[in-house]
Amino acid sequence: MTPTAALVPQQRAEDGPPPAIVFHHATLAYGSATVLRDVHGTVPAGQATALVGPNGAGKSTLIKAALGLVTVAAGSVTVRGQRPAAARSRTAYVPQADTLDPEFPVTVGQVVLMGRYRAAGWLRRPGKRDRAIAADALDLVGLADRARDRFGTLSGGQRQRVLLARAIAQQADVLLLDEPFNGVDAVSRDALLGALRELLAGGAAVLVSTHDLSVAHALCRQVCLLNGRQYAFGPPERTLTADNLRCCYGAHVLEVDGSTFVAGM
Ligand SMILES: Nc1ncnc2c1ncn2[C@@H]1O[C@H](COP(=O)(O)OP(=O)(O)OP(=O)(O)O)[C@@H](O)[C@H]1O
Repeated sequence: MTPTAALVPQQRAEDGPPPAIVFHHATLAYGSATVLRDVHGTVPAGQATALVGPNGAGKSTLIKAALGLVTVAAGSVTVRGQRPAAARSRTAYVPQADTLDPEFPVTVGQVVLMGRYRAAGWLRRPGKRDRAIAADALDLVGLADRARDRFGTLSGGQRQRVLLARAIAQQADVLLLDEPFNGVDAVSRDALLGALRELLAGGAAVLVSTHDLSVAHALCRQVCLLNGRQYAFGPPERTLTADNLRCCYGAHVLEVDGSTFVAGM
């Protein structure tokens, strides 16, 4: 066995395309403080994986690990077979919309065009092709008609769609989304789901944190259930069981008419 093969879970030919992200018994820390232990699983190309867990569980930390922004204290994290920091040109990150100042004087179109800066080169003005790619991305999230509006005049859900469009404009093949469905209205939720499904059909790998179990069921082939450590990693029907959720969330799990809900989420 080669040293590299020893680092990653082995893939069988019938498992489909090689994984975009591999967490191999990864333990993550901020300085000397370990916050997440022993995450083990893969995010394949063309599939979405949900990160589910209570507040402070380590969902954002795992996303940051895939960006190479957190110390991997044990095990490994690889993106497209590389260290995450080396794979950043293949990776697009979608933060929560409320992390951006809505008062910042920038139009919707300008925000999406920022997704082209890395490809165009930071010192070059984006060209016609960059503008066309950004326009297509905005169209994919259903906001083509808002390009000239100021970003801050949009609703929270619309701003979240704009940030997804910015990531789409990067043409990355790995998308990392931090709670994009939080506080989002039904129209924007459907628009986000629709755009993500198109990206998945095009072969993108998606890692998305969410408190909304229905999103995990609707979009994701896999769920990583976590709270300081991994509780389960696999298909939603096997991971989001009442027993697993009760273990992971403690007492906050309700069962109503055969459906499982996490109270307060
Ligand atoms: N920069 C940091 N330095 C030290 N500890 C941190 C840092 N960022 C997060 N933590 C800690 O790491 C743990 C996991 O936090 P993280 O933000 O990853 O959780 P989360 O599941 O995304 O939570 P939420 O759902 O509330 O966003 C928490 O205990 C948090 O306090």
